[in-house]
Amino acid sequence: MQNDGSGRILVQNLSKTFGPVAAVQNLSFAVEPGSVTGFLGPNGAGKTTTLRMLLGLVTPTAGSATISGLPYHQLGNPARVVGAVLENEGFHPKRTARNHLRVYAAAIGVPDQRADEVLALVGLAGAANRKPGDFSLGMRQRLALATALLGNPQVLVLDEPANGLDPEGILWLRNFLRAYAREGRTVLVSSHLLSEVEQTIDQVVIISHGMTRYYGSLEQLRGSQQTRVLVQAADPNALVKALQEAGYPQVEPTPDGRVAVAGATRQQIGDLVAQSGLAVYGMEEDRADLERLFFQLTNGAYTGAPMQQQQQYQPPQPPPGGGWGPPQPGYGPPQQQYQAPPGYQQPGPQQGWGGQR
Ligand SMILES: Nc1ncnc2c1ncn2[C@@H]1O[C@H](COP(=O)(O)OP(=O)(O)OP(=O)(O)O)[C@@H](O)[C@H]1O
Repeated sequence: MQNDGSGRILVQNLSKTFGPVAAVQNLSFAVEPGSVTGFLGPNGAGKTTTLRMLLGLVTPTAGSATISGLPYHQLGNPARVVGAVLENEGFHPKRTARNHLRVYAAAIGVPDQRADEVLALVGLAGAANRKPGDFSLGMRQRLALATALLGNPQVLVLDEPANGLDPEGILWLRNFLRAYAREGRTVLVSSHLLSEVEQTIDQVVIISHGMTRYYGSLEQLRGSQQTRVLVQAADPNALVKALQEAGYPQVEPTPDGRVAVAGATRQQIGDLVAQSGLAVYGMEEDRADLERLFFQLTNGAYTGAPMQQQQQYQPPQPPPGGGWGPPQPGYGPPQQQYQAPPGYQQPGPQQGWGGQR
């Protein structure tokens, strides 16, 4: 096998069990060069384990993860191909930022001056002689990123990079990653908060319980949202009946006493109401936001949504047979949204999925 130079990340049927815990279950996705891909899932979904397998730090139980066609350990000088920032990176407390970077530069065979270049790239030029022990969390994140950039890698893999960054830092990171991808490089960023990376990413892989829930473009996910009309009626039951009889099957009462109608415009509902002589006090469009879709896709395991939203929204039940696949039809993206990368066969539940944790 040879490094194909593509910078493409390919994860195929990847699984990892730790004793009784199925941390990652038959995961498959591809990350293409020139794009920023978000790797999203609630805490404990298996993101870090997947990234650690990609980076050769954990041995898969089954399946493979490759970069430019090769497993990490066969990349030759991997730091020149892939730069990574994983959670809880430690720094030598007594070394300055510049010296920390010089040690790493020497280890991967790049000249000393690269240390100052990457410090400038991440906005830490002014802190070159300070020790990371005195840095804020955000500055340590930047220094970790600078370390990952030393080898001028074609691929960047970042685990929860926005943790500890203030809004200005998040904006800076967003611009940095987008510019990096625009140069034709590959960027994979994990997060448990969709809102944190929503404006940074083009593609998204959403996982829950170690399994893929959605894999595709964020644009498609956004476009698949179905707008509902919430109607406040004097007699909600009569309105539900009238709408169903008129051929609108996606009608349901909401917990706050209104009627939610999908697949009909306000005008259509207004005309029907006028014809059937029902009293209606108001109508409002309710566009499902990405956070809610994310919550739905992760089967309610998502912990980042505001409590109020979690209480109001009832996620659908996992599909029969273990929860594989794209979301249920209805208030979410369509079934065909899930696209397997070329060269991988979509598994079925009969192929022995591990149990849910
Ligand atoms: N070395 C390990 N030994 C045993 N269990 C592990 C180990 N590493 C991870 N796990 C378990 O595997 C599951 C997935 O963990 P992982 O850290 O990959 O999730 P995550 O999506 O990255 O979550 P977080 O954002 O909270 O780190 C969890 O149940 C975790 O407890």
